Amino acid sequence: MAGPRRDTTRRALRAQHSRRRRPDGGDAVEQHGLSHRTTIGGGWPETNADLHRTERHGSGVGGEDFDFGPERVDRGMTDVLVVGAGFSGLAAALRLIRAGVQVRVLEARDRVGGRALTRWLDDGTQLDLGAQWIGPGQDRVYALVRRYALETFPSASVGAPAVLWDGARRDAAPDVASRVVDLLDGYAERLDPAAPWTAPEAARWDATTLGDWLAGTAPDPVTARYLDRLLAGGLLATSASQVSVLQMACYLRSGGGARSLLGMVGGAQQDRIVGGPAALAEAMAAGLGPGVVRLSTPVDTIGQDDGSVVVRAEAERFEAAAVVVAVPPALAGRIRYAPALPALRDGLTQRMPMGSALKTHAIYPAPFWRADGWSGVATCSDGPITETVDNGTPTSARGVLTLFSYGPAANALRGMAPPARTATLLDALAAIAGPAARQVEMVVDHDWSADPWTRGCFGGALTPGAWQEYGPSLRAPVGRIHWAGTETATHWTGYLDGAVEAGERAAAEVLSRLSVTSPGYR
Ligand SMILES: Cc1cc2nc3c(=O)[nH]c(=O)nc-3n(C[C@H](O)[C@H](O)[C@H](O)COP(=O)(O)OP(=O)(O)OC[C@H]3O[C@@H](n4cnc5c(N)ncnc54)[C@H](O)[C@@H]3O)c2cc1C
Repeated sequence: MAGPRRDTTRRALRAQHSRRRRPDGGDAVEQHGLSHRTTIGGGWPETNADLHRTERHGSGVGGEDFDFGPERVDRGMTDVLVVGAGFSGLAAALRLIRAGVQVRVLEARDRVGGRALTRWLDDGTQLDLGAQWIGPGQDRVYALVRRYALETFPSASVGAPAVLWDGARRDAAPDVASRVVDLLDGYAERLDPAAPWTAPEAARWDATTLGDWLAGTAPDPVTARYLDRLLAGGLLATSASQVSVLQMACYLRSGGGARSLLGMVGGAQQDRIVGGPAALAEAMAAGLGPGVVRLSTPVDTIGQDDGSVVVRAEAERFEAAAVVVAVPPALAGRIRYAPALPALRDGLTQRMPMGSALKTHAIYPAPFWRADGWSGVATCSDGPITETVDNGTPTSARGVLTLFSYGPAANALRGMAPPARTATLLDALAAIAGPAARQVEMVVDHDWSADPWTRGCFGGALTPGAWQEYGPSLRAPVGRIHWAGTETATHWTGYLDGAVEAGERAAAEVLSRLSVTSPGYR
């Protein structure tokens, strides 16, 4: 099975890349008026600061006060506005347009895809700087891949994984670590993913940090530290002191349990998309039709009255019957609302910070580690790197090791000048992969925490105690404002699939609203 599948993938990759190539050495996709530069011509930047220069950032929230007066929505114009052209906003818009609704998507960046961002090296090596994997159970994303005739390829997996446990390299973590994780999975199974605060133990679990729970449950400090980094780090990009047991259990529940979430083959890291998730986002945007997505339109104010919503983006003004806000709660809280949001909804946006991860690609002329029988997959109980993966693609001879750093480790790296950061990461990598790890060709990252339209990654997680008090406000519409974004999903929250679920759910809410206010609505 693997051989033919990889051949097909290779052909598809070649086709994609030749379609993208432009005579000026850069590569672009032109679709329905969307022009999104997807490759940097003339060599690669070494630092995220250089990479950032390829993106246009909007000017941030703010703008003049406004009144939205007595106007009513013009039925010949937009019916529904969507804020954000990430997977969630695009999925909402697709669903609404299929139902015959006039939609306009307002996107702050000069590209679609949000936390999905793909770049290519000069030889066509695909680097997914944001989201990259999909896996079994993520049926919505696989369906979109099929719908837009894209293809997937299996994540590189040649050889055996490694664990750096308290400084020593071994084949696997001790069995006891799995038993501790099984306990958490057991908690997760007792939760209703749509209302986790209703579980009998919810108050206790929400009042206990995962860090305290691990300290009292894991048999030794190394196991506690390892699981802190693997679970709070690898899944939520934070540390166990920052999230509750309930938040962790919710996340496990939504992704089908720890094995599903952490696994490669058979798990959430199984497959990648040819062209990256960014190619899928571009296809979805093209599927909306011309003129639907307005790029470089950062929404700063949303007002509503009994008849309509009025959305302002810098000097522009848009009016509709409803708005879907498809941005992470932490960013939704930076938009101004008139009238102001209810206290609990605003409180939620203050209690769902984005995680902090650094995803660094170390590029080599060849995947030297495969000859040693190492798969490139490692997890570490200590140090600046928590996880590594082989991120090579079937069509590229280059070797790519992708390094993940989370929470405090990511923040410490972020505070270093790029050369010191690279040296620190490569020293840590050499402890796993040997001295050849230092012979890197280039290092590429993108600091999502410094990116004004994301402000952290992988996503938002509620602080301890917040599920109990603020959880019910996560999805509840506020008048004509409906909330999407992966953080509001009940399944695969934090993932592309969750983003699609959330967008479709918000669209369904809006359709139900429109059929109530306009009975003859298609
Ligand atoms: C490094 C990294 C690795 C990841 N790995 C994976 C993975 O392997 N698999 C997986 O499934 N998921 C992964 N994720 C998570 C995945 O990317 C997200 O769950 C998903 O992309 C979220 O989609 P969304 O539409 O909800 O939000 P976003 O993608 O954040 O989209 C929100 C959009 O709203 C725009 N916006 C924000 N504020 C405004 C405003 N005021 N006005 C107008 N527009 C605005 C933003 O520019 C953005 O385009 C990863 C994320 C990161 C960052």
